[in-house]
Amino acid sequence: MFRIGQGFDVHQLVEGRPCIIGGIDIPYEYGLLGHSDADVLLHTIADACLGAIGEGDIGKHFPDADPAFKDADSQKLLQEVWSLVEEKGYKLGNVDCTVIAQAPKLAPYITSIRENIAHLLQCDKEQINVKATTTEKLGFTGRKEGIAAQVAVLLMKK
Ligand SMILES: Nc1ccn([C@@H]2O[C@H](COP(=O)(O)O)[C@@H](O)[C@H]2O)c(=O)n1
Ligand SMILES: C[C@@]1(CO)OP(=O)(O)OP(=O)(O)OC[C@H]1O
Repeated sequence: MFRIGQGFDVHQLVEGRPCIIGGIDIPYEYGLLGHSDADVLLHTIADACLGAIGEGDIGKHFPDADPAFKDADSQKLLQEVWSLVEEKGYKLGNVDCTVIAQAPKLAPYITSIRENIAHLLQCDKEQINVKATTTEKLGFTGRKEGIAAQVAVLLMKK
């Protein structure tokens, strides 16, 4: 049996925060704001996985009012979500990600991000695809006020 999931998340860009995307600390003058480390891409992958197994969303599992998740490493959160997927008897088909950012330029980091996601989901990197796009300077992403991500995931019964 196949299960499909999709995710969408946004985090604001501010001064004085790291810009962590897909678990990789990207050099940039602004960083992502959140209760956790605000890794917009890993949050979106987690949401897509939770959607695929009918387990709600990341906020249900890791509430943003819980001090336990202050500055949390989203890599650990995604690994917990992935354990839940496996406990429910599913394995990964593929994950397709789009990061929507006017800046920073992500192309130099895409391979590292892809490999890191494959490590976190314990799969081959061929099962992971990561894309980046600007919005041609339009909207909040185009004004560099924030970064968004969209993810689709396909799971299969083991
Ligand atoms: N933050 C970004 C955004 C885009 N890229 C790369 O540039 C290509 C062209 O982007 P457009 O928005 O003009 O279509 C895109 O396909 C990515 O390869 C990037 O590296 N980082
Ligand atoms: C993982 C959490 C934990 O606070 O991270 P946040 O940085 O608050 O990010 P958001 O994507 O707004 O919601 C998910 C939260 O559950």
